[in-house]
Amino acid sequence: MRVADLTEEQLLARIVPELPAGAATLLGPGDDAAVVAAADGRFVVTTDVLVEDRHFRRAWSSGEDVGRRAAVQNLADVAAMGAVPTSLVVTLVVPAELDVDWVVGLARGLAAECGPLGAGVVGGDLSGGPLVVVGVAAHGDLQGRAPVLRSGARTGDVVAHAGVLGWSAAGLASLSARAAHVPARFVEAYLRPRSPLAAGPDAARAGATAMMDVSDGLLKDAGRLARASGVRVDLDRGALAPAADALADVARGLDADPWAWVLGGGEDHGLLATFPAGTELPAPFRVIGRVIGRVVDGAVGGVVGRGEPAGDDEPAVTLDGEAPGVATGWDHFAGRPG
Ligand SMILES: Nc1ncnc2c1ncn2[C@@H]1O[C@H](COP(=O)(O)OP(=O)(O)O)[C@@H](O)[C@H]1O
Ligand SMILES: Cc1ncc(C[n+]2csc(CCOP(=O)(O)OP(=O)(O)O)c2C)c(N)n1
Ligand SMILES: [Mg+2]
Ligand SMILES: [Mg+2]
Ligand SMILES: [Mg+2]
Repeated sequence: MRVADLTEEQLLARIVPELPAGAATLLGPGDDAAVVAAADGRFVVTTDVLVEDRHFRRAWSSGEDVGRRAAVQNLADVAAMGAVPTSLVVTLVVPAELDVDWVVGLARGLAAECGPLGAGVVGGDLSGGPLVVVGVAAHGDLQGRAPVLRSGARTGDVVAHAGVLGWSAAGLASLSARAAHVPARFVEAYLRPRSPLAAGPDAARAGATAMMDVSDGLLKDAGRLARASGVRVDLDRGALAPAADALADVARGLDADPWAWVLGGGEDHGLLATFPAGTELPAPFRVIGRVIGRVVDGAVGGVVGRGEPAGDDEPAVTLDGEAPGVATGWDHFAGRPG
């Protein structure tokens, strides 16, 4: 069996049982970050990698762009736990012929994102290899709060999102199609995603019950949150329509469906969170749906308490009560050549 025969989740299910738990581990693999005990509290740690031609192309992205992206995708995972980033370490693999200025640009990109937050880039590793690979590990301070896990959503909660949806996918599609006249903000959103990082700790303070960043697509990631919480999520097409409308012109020019970008795009690194109904949401969160209980006789049942998890063949996420049918989101292995 090859990895291409599995989904990311299926591959992880083979890896994770082999790994040691560690005496200080409070939360291991499965969430946006792990939670580790320290003598005077606990911190979060997470890692994400960028691989040339998988996550970026050097023809499109400068070293600074890649540095910013490497920082932001990790900072978003820290924020999604409700934590504040403290330090990052960076593993860099570069081909021997790469311009030194590209590498310096990457360092400047990391600094540009981390510096203003007071997070240090405190070390790393260097190696040569056939492609540029940038691996970052980020640590975050929970400031004495409990981490906001993917698994805390409860029936009756509202589902909210902070950030943009589909912009990165629109930018990537535009670059891929060499489209002319694309609004710069979409291409920039792909090259240098902007995550509403401060909204993570704000959400934690406001009582968010679950949270994650959207890296692989709204439907896929909402499905992960729903399954982790043992509930279903129903998204509101009307609440998402402005996001699709914002992409309509670009989509028309590329003969694409803006809804596929909004629901399946990923890499915008917005924050998806659930809050008890009636919570005053911190900016810039907006309600995009609700957490529902099990489906009873085809109707959506508003069961009080913890909803019943979706079965493997049932949608954990619906759109206006119906199976979305489109936009499966990103998986590095299943259904992807090479
Ligand atoms: N090689 C690995 N070994 C152990 N845990 C892993 C590995 N790859 C991913 N994980 C864990 O699996 C979960 C899902 O990973 P991923 O989809 O990359 O998360 P995210 O989208 O938050 O970056 C995370 O909790 C992550 O820590
Ligand atoms: C050249 C190029 N092709 C395709 C994509 C699209 N893409 C690559 S990875 C990915 C999903 C997010 O990356 P991942 O490594 O899964 O991040 P994580 O979920 O671990 O945070 C997407 C949408 C891209 N960014 N660049
Ligand atoms: Mg990851
Ligand atoms: Mg991530
Ligand atoms: Mg992913």
